[in-house]
Amino acid sequence: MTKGSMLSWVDGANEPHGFGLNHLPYGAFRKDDVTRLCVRIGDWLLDLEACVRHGLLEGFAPSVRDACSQSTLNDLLAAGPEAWQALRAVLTACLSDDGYARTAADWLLVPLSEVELVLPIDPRGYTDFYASLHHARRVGELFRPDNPLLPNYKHVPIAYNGRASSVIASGTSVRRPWGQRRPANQETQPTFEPSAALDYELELAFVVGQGNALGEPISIANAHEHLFGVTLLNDWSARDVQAWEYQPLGPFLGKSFATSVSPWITPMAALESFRVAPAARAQGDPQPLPYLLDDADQQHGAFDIQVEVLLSTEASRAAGLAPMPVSRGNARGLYWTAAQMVAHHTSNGCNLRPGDLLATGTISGPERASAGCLLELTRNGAESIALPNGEHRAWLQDGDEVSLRALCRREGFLLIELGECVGHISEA
Ligand SMILES: O=C(O)/C=C/C(=O)CC(=O)CC(=O)O
Ligand SMILES: [Ca+2]
Ligand SMILES: [Mg+2]
Repeated sequence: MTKGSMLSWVDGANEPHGFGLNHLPYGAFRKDDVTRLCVRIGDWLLDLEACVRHGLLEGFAPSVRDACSQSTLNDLLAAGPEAWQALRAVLTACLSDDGYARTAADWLLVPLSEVELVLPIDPRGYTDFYASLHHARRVGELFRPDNPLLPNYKHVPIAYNGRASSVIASGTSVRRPWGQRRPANQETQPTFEPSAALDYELELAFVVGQGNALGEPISIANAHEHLFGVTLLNDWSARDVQAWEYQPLGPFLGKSFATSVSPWITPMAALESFRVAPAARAQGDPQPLPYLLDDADQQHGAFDIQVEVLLSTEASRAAGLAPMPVSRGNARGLYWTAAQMVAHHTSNGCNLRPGDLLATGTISGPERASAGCLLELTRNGAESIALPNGEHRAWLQDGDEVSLRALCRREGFLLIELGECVGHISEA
């Protein structure tokens, strides 16, 4: 018997598509000019505001019912893990066979095909970590050949403060940014023009639930109480702009023009069966400092999530081709865990707030085929990659569409598919 194989009465919900009763990701949809929160099951949305109106959430505090009637998840995120657990239990019961919502299905369920999905959170902070050692090493070899892996890497979960205002929902097009650049090793004057080295970065982002008060760090043991869910994130990067601007203060305009996220947030509770031990530290690697070390985190602080990048181009779409696979990896190989990111981020007293995004950084594996960005795949544009339809790419061209996908698949457990994160490049 497959664990967690509870069935749902919702039409099509029990097919192995990754959006079954075991998943129930949160999102927000627009229909008839109104934005509402929902959870997804199969190709249907369970409207949370309608659940409140029809009395399905009567057992909850008015503040939780109110949070479910908002147009973003921020209030629900602030409500904390007990409220999330209780809500997930009630929504699961409503949707399971013999669930009492069945009689009210017409009022509660909306077909996915009839709505526009919008960003379900209003992120006020976006931090981007650098948790893949393989990514750090390969980018280091290209940007800093004398010193590829900086000596702090295995002690400090390195990150930069990203830009929250330009976080956009999957499907929103991304305009090629203009920027200042100067070719490497040339003492010429910089120019200001559209980026000629536009790239994607395959990442996961953890969504902060309840925050912490300024001055009060979150211990690594408590970190998971502050994480609500996970989503796919594309940290679009203009590599020419980045290479010229990033020293000494780090990425700025090379990355702040857009960051796409999936419209679906998978609750951490849905991923419990996919927790695994973090990638083993290599012999000789330093032990993290005590504030970054926790037994439970060392045993199952990482997530077995298969991730994939696909590309479609104007030509491939005209030929009727499906998006073409570019690379494939797994988040379980990251050097730093989500709990270590939370503990480190708040270790100086910095406050996290509901809806903040803590992104993993580019997820790259040891082989080049699992590199999560073109910078690595093409060695900074020096070698273009061949696409299955015969086209080549060193960097993204106008009309290209990048799709990030992620699957949790494990013998004996029901599949979970994270919501896709798509972005289409439009001209500068
Ligand atoms: O190594 C560098 O100088 C820059 C690296 C990045 O561009 C990556 C960054 O955004 C963090 C990450 O995605 O891992
Ligand atoms: Ca990044
Ligand atoms: Mg970005």
